[in-house]
Amino acid sequence: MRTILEANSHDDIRFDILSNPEFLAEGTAINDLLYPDRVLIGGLQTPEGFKAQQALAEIYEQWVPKDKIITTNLWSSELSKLAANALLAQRISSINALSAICEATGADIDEVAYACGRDSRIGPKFLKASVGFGGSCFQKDILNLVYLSEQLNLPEVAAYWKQVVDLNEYQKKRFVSRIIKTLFNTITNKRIAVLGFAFKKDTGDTRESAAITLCKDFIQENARIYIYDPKVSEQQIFYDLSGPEVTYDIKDLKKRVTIVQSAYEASANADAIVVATEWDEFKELDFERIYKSMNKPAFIFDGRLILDAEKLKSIGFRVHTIGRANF
Ligand SMILES: NC(=O)c1ccc[n+]([C@@H]2O[C@H](COP(=O)([O-])OP(=O)(O)OC[C@H]3O[C@@H](n4cnc5c(N)ncnc54)[C@H](O)[C@@H]3O)[C@@H](O)[C@H]2O)c1
Ligand SMILES: O=c1ccn([C@@H]2O[C@H](COP(=O)(O)OP(=O)(O)O[C@H]3O[C@H](CO)[C@@H](O)[C@H](O)[C@H]3O)[C@@H](O)[C@H]2O)c(=O)[nH]1
Repeated sequence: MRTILEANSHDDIRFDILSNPEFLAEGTAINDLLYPDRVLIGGLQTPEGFKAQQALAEIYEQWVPKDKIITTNLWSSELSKLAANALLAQRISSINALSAICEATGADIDEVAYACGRDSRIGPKFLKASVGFGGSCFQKDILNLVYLSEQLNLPEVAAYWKQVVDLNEYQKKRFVSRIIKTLFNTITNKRIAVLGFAFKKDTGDTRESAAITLCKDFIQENARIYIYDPKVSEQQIFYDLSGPEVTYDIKDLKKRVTIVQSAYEASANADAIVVATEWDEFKELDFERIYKSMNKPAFIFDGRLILDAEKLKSIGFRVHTIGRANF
C-alpha cells in the first residue's frame, strides 16, 4: 500500500503512512473509544513521518489525555497490536491449562485466579477460566504472529505462540469429553440445552465462538440440541453450524438443532444444560423451575463459572464446572 501511495505522490499531494491500531473490545466499544488505556500511533522515523504522527495525535488530544498517546516506529506499532492480543489470549490459555489441573486435583480455579491476581505484578484481569476464548481477533492475530515468526525463520517462537491456540482447542474438546463421559459415555439422542452462542456476553457476534465447536461436536455425537442466545439470530446459528464436519443441508441440521426463545424453553425435558456464554441473565434464572422441567438426573455444565454451584446442587442438579472437581 505504501509503495502504491508513494508512487502516486507528486508536488501537490503526498501521502504518509501511519499505523493506528484499534484496541476496543466488543460489548464495551464506546467506553473503550472514549476512555482508552492508550492510543498508539506508529510512523516512519522521518521529518514527514513525525509531522503525520503529530497531526493524528492532535485529533486524539481532543478527548484523550496527552500522556496516553504513544508514538512509535511503524513496526513497533503493528507488532504491539498482535502482541497485546497474543498476551491477553496467552493469559486465558494459561488459566485454562490450570483449570485442567484444578479439575484433576480438587483445587478451585476461581480461588487460584484470585490468589494469583492479587499479586500486583500479575493483576486480576483476564484470568477468568472458560470453555475457551473466541472472537474475531485473538486466534487471527496469534496465527498472524505465528506466520510472521515462521517467515522470519524463528520456528521456536512460532511454536510457542501456536500453543496458545492449541491449548484453546484442547480446552473446548476437554469440556465436550467431560460432558459425554458424565452423561454415561453417550449423548446419542439426548437432549442438551445450550445457553449462549455468542463468543462472549453483550454482543451478538459469533465469530470463533466456543459454542460453535461444542455444538458441532454434540451434533456429531447425535445429540439433540436446543440453543438459546438473547442476541444471536436463528439464521446466524444455522449458518455457523453448517459445514463439512456436520452437514451443509439446513434441513438435516434442523433434525438435530432447534433454536428457542428462552432458557426455560431450551431446558424443558433436557438431560443436560451447557452454559457456553456468560450472559448475565443466566445467573438470574429460576433454577427450581428449570430443574422440575428437566429429565432426571438433571446435569448442568457451567463452561463460564457464572452459576452458584452450591445452590444448584441443593436443588438437585448434578453440577460440573470448568476448573472444579466434581462434587
Ligand atoms: N471487532 C473488534 O472488536 C475489533 C477491535 C479492534 C480492531 N478491529 C479491526 O477493525 C476492523 C473491522 O473489524 P470488524 O469486527 O468491524 O469487522 P467486520 O467484518 O464486522 O466489518 C468489516 C466491514 O468492512 C467491510 N469491507 C470489507 N472490505 C471492504 C472494502 N474493500 N471496501 C469497503 N468495505 C469493506 C465489510 O463489508 C464489513 O462491513 C478489522 O481490521 C479488525 O481487525 C476489530
Ligand atoms: O478472563 C477472560 C477474558 C476473556 N475471555 C474470553 O476471551 C474472548 C475475547 O474476549 P475480549 O478480549 O473481551 O473480546 P474482543 O472483543 O475479542 O477484544 C479483543 O480483541 C480486540 C480485537 O483485536 C481487541 O481490540 C481487544 O483489545 C481485545 O480485548 C471471549 O471469548 C471471552 O469470553 C475469557 O475466557 N476469560
